[in-house]
Amino acid sequence: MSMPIAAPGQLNLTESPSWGSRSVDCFEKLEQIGEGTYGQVYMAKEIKTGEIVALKKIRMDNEREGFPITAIREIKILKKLHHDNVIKLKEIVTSQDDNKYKGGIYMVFEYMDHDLTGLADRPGIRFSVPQIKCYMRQLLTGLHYCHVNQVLHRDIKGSNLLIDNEGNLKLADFGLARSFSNDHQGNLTNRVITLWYRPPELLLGTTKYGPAVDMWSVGCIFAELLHGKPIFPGKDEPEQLNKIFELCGAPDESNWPGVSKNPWYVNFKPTRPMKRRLREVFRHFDRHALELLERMLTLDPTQRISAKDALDAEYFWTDPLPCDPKSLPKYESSHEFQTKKKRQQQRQHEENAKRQKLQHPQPHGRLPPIQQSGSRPQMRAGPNQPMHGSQPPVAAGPGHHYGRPRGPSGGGRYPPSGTSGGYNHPTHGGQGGGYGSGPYPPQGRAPPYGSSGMPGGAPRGGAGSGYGAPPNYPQGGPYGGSGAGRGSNMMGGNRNQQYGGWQQ
Ligand SMILES: Nc1ncnc2c1ncn2[C@@H]1O[C@H](COP(=O)(O)OP(=O)(O)OP(=O)(O)O)[C@@H](O)[C@H]1O
Repeated sequence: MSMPIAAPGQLNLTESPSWGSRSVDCFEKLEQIGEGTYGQVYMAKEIKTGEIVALKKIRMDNEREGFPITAIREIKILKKLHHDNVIKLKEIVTSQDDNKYKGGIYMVFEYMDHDLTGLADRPGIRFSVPQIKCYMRQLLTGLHYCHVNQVLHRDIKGSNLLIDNEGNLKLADFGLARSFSNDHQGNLTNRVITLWYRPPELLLGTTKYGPAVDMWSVGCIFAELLHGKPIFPGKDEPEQLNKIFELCGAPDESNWPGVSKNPWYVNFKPTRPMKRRLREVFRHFDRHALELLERMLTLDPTQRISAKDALDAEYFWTDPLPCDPKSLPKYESSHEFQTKKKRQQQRQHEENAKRQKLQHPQPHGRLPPIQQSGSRPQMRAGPNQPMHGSQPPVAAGPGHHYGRPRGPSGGGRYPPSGTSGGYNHPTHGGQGGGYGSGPYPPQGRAPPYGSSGMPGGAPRGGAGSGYGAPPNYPQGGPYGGSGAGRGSNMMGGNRNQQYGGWQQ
């Protein structure tokens, strides 16, 4: 497989002279398809050519900080990546009328019909095994290309994997991505990657990491595709680690040499033995799938499989083989934002109907059975359950001014957590999830800059609280007070099901 590397100087050669100089008026906005932490995403039509594109508006709420650093990073990185499995940034356009001082800035992307979350969440969708293999192979190919080009994505999740009606899958949303160098592992922030997809080394506070962090997220997505729902739906970092340890076993010096050097290991070291149960829990998975999953969800990042090796795994070379993307069924466009909106409307409708029924009881006659929202048809291959939209609490970086709070609203979406435990937690031993007052951290995405990413660093901006530091934590310690993150989503998973199954 040829894996072109973008030469540093090559970038401007292909750049059209009009980059950044055209007005957004060259496009007609058709409908909103996404609500990113950094602004809305619209489906739009280029008036001159009729070409359909996606316009991502860069939020410029904060006048003090100027142009968002994450947008600068995303643009810079996307300009050097050119691959079939990486979203193509076509140009930047501006508008004058948004703000009389700064104007609006939009990124113009090739349009993709779906994101994986939105697609998986469609009623009636059921992915076949060759289809899952096909998506996984494209995901790994795109990621391998990023890693070869020394780019870490750092936010791999379903809603950032875009799929078109030709069956192509492309990595998108490089807002948290950054360059790394193999020989110099610098201090990077550990507050990246949406919580449910975040690897144990980041949760244990490391600031020296590499491509293996993305591979953990890929493992979570792979398992989710096969299992039918998210496998680690933690509601805060301690609970997230607990869920990981319950399935993957507790880390120690024998299975993860050097683990005890992780900054927060002492705080989260399990006090009871926890065996690896992955093989047992997912024993119904295909043998080769399970083998690959084992290697992706390896606790020790140095032993975790790379994207390149994963592509060579038996799983992709045994029957049924991955299908040709072009042979995949075409679906009506589905983005997580829209499916979520539809679900909300449906829920609202059901509630209204219920209320009306209570107000006007009908003593006689039997009503037809009410269509419950949970009775949607099966989706996905194998043992999958129907999946419903869900949102992991998010994370990433210290709070930031322009990350508009969003995401799950209010409490009660998660069942009470009684399963966490075994932590050597200063005050909350055995009660994972009991941090702070609110069930969620606020949902603003914060960029991985400033404060050098260290937990003790002063977070910029004010998205704090949510899981404030327990009394015994040193100020600025793990998960204290710097709640943050980016609101986002993933492939479905019914809240009511998420503790079912193997996580007894
Ligand atoms: N090129 C595109 N084509 C079609 N839809 C897109 C495209 N880019 C983004 N979207 C839709 O918009 C959503 C949000 O986009 P994106 O993830 O880039 O924004 P963000 O501000 O970084 O969001 P988040 O905080 O959720 O990660 C995506 O999940 C997807 O559904």
